[in-house]
Amino acid sequence: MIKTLDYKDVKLSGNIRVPGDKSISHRSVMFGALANGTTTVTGFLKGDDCLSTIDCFRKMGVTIEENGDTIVIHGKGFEGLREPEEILNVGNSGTTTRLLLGILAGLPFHTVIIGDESIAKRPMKRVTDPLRKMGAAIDGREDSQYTPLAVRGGTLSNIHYTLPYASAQLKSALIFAGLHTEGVTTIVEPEKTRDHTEQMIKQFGGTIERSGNEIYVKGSQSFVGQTIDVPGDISSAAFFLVAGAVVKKSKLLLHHVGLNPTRTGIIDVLLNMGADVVVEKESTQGEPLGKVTISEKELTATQIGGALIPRLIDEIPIIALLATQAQGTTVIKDAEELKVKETNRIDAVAGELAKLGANIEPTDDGLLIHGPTKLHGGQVDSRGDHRIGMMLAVAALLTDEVVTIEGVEAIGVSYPQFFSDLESVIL
Ligand SMILES: O=C(O)C1=C[C@@H](OP(=O)(O)O)[C@@H](O)[C@H](O)C1
Ligand SMILES: C=C(OP(=O)(O)O)C(=O)O
Repeated sequence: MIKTLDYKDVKLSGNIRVPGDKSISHRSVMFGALANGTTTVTGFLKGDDCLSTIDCFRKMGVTIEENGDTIVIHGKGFEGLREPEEILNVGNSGTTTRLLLGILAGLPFHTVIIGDESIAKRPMKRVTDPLRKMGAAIDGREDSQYTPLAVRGGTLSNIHYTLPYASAQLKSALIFAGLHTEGVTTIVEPEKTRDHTEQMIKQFGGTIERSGNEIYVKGSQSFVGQTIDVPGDISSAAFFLVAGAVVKKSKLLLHHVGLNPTRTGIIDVLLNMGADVVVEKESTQGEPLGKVTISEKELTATQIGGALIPRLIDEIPIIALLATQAQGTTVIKDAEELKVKETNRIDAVAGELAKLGANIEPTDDGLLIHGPTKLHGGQVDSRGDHRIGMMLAVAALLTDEVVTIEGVEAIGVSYPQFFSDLESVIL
């Protein structure tokens, strides 16, 4: 689907509550299904990816009711899941694929996982290798690197495993697998990644420990159904934070936004670039959340790499656009993982933004962005990637010329109401 954006002399003003966090929504279905009793989730993200997770668990016999953005999951414990008669289709969702693999590895039945064209190109051996070491039987193309993947779960043994990538999906898959074992599984992360799985284990009455970058998961735990309020997704809020920071005379307030410190790298980057951003935390029992206000201001370039990367990995496309409006050269490095997302995001960001006049160079592990540049109109493509699609829509706010975006349907993966929220704050 093609969308033509013809924004002229716009400024942004108003309040937005972005939809629920995608990572937390996926996990709420998973823990709700694995717990005993009823789990009620409010603020659930009804994006395509999380709907794929719901669909997979329904196919394994879990009853899940939907009422707007509230869902109710009737969990019956690990033993309540049964062999699906159909193939499990994860759609476009890497999180569903990898976390599901960890859950299925210890269940005594056979499943086949497929997804879309993008999923079929994303590396899965990083997960299937350690799961096979723990005892799962997994088969798939190129030695279980790619979907379709067939899993025959069974008894798993503990592992002490150092992750070769800073990946919360890989970490979470091994945490789920560790829950199926008898003893303690130790996972070492190279950098701290989002910890929603760990937070949710505790919320559901379980335990998990951490010392430095080592995580200890005790097996044979049982969970009890909960009430979960999903905060707004900071990865979705990021598009408005950047729009508010760069579109002249703008001011936006984002409320009920998740502020888990493993996710707030975008706020650090905005502050480092000199943006006018104010964060007000609210006291909550579950995941941290609050309000973020952003006002337009002149920005300077920054350096982004190392431990900051996992804290903003999904925001790099929109941060690259931000950098096109800042004075100087912004360097993004240590971000090779961008090459294995929904599309190769280093190529996609550099290629599509260049079509709109950005001065941007792809590197082996990131991007160099020289600013500030006045963007112009053009024909661009989301390349089937929701985050590239939304970044290009924000870019269209920065030019009075027409921007035509191909493949906008991809945005439904994480933010189905993106354009109506955007239009609600355009003056
Ligand atoms: O665990 C998660 O929910 C996610 C982890 C990240 O992926 P990696 O684990 O591959 O870095 C992120 O890019 C993805 O959007 C969601
Ligand atoms: C990379 C992403 O998601 P996933 O890995 O779940 O497909 C994303 O949402 O940007």
